[in-house]
Amino acid sequence: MIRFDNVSKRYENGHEALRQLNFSIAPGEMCFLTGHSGAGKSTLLKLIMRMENASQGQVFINGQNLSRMRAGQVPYLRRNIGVVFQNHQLLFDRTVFDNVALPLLIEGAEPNDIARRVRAALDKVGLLKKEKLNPIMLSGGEQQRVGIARAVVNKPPLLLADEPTGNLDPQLSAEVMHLFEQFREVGVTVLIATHDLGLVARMGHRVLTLHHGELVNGGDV
Ligand SMILES: Nc1ncnc2c1ncn2[C@@H]1O[C@H](COP(=O)(O)OP(=O)(O)OP(=O)(O)O)[C@@H](O)[C@H]1O
Repeated sequence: MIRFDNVSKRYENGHEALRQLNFSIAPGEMCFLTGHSGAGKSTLLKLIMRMENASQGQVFINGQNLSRMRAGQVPYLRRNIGVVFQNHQLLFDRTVFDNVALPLLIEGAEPNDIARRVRAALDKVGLLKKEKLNPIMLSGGEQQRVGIARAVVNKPPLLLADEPTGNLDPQLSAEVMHLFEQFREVGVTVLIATHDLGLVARMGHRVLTLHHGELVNGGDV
């Protein structure tokens, strides 16, 4: 599903954020991405979404070489990738339902289809009864679950998360991780960037570790 072939990323200011990464993540695999602050985790996720381009090497997503992808194809790539952020980036002037519906509206889905799929996603994260509320009325853990429902509402085969449990207490973090596990069980590929090494150790999945832009664990040997 994801393959990095000798990928380096140098930003315009000359900073080399990633150095010669080689790894692959199989379809349906769940992996963690760890490393100190500034190690390059967010940069790696940005390359997968083609928010940044590799300076060297090739990134393949679902067999597609991102460096050969035309700009017009990028929105189609992103439809296949659900993204969960630490600060969940919800819109506080809309209901929970409308927040989750957003990717489907952008896709131009039919209203009946939207209602059905939004409710299915909210059901999965246990928030069906809160669809009419404004997210500001929800707890931090519930807001994060709304963010997850929005990320999976169009059933992307790939789910990326950047510090999804950063603001949550250990119990809520475990619940959020359990949700990711459930997506993996139905075949979704999941890559989670996190500082929470305790949580990572408990989950028992493969861990990719970055250190100053180099992959020091979990990559190809
Ligand atoms: N647009 C940019 N231009 C120049 N340098 C950048 C840019 N974005 C990130 N960097 C630098 O690249 C390095 C890696 O940053 P990145 O955000 O990928 O790290 P991270 O592991 O996600 O860190 P954190 O855990 O703190 O979010 C850092 O030194 C950062 O300052």
